[in-house]
Amino acid sequence: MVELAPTSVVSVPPTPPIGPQLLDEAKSLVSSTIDATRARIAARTAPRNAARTQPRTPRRASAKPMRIPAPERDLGEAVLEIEGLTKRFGEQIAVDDVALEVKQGSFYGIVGPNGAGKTTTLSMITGLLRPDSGRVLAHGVDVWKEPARAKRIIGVLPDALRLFDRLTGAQLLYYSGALRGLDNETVRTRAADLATAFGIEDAVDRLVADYSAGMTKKIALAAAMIHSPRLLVLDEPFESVDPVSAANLNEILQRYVASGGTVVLSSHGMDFIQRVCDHVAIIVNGRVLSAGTMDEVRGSASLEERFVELAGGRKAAEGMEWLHSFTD
Ligand SMILES: Nc1ncnc2c1ncn2[C@@H]1O[C@H](COP(=O)(O)OP(=O)(O)OP(=O)(O)O)[C@@H](O)[C@H]1O
Repeated sequence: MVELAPTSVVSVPPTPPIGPQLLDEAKSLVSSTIDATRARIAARTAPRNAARTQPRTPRRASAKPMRIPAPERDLGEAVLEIEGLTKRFGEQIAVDDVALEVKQGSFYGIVGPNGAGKTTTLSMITGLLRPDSGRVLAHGVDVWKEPARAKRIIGVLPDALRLFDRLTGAQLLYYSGALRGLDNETVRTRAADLATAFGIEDAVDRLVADYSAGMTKKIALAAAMIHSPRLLVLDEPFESVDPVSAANLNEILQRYVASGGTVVLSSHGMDFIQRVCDHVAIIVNGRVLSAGTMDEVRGSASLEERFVELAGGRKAAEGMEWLHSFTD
């Protein structure tokens, strides 16, 4: 876990950028946002509820992750260029000269063992943690030289979910949209769309502090997407999310990349990454040991086998006989 630097996105920084005036404005407008959200949800769910009284027709299995194969898509120019990225914490080199290139339309997975440097890398890519050296360009914009421009391009789901959790879900979405300069009507429309897409429409007027871990992840993802960024950088987006919601989220992300967006995400779910991502990088001890298309990286093995091989193999569970002695 890294210590995240202040940000003006959705994390709670040491000096929160939210001012009393903006908060008051958000609160005064949020009731109309919620009303509008409810009205849209009611309008959408009415036909669906009516349909539930009809005999069910077979539908596509929603829990099966889908992937639109990369070669069938038009992968564009490099939208994320990382050069020589390095970060030390005292003697510890967390990220060691990492270089990666991510092309537009990619669904790019970053995997690595615990402590490999994934979160540190993603935090430096998104302007949350200042690198010791190296450069990050997002759509040609230097993230550390032009942070305001870069943050319009990037949507971020940070690992440490430090949200304004004393806001309701609707308030948080409103705040995230307003912070990105969206007008009221656009925020209302998008908040309603996102709440429906993530299946949290019934929770938008509850405090985020009262959400479950999975719901918190969903509202944070919605907040990361509300300004329709060109690039989404998501640290473990599927963690704590139930399988059906994960399949829905995957579908949202697959459609997003199919229409020209780019996703970079980290995860420990090898099987899931292999099925949903078209590109992958394996990071071990802060270094990229393999990167490329999924097929290039895994070769004839599974991604998990390749990962275990590069990460140093499994440790034999020896010397733990005491655990089987049941001392009570
Ligand atoms: N703020 C910090 N201070 C000191 N060391 C840190 C800090 N943040 C991260 N580290 C160290 O940097 C290394 C990389 O950590 P990082 O959180 O990036 O790994 P990770 O790959 O995301 O791990 P995980 O899969 O467990 O989330 C680890 O050794 C970690 O202990």
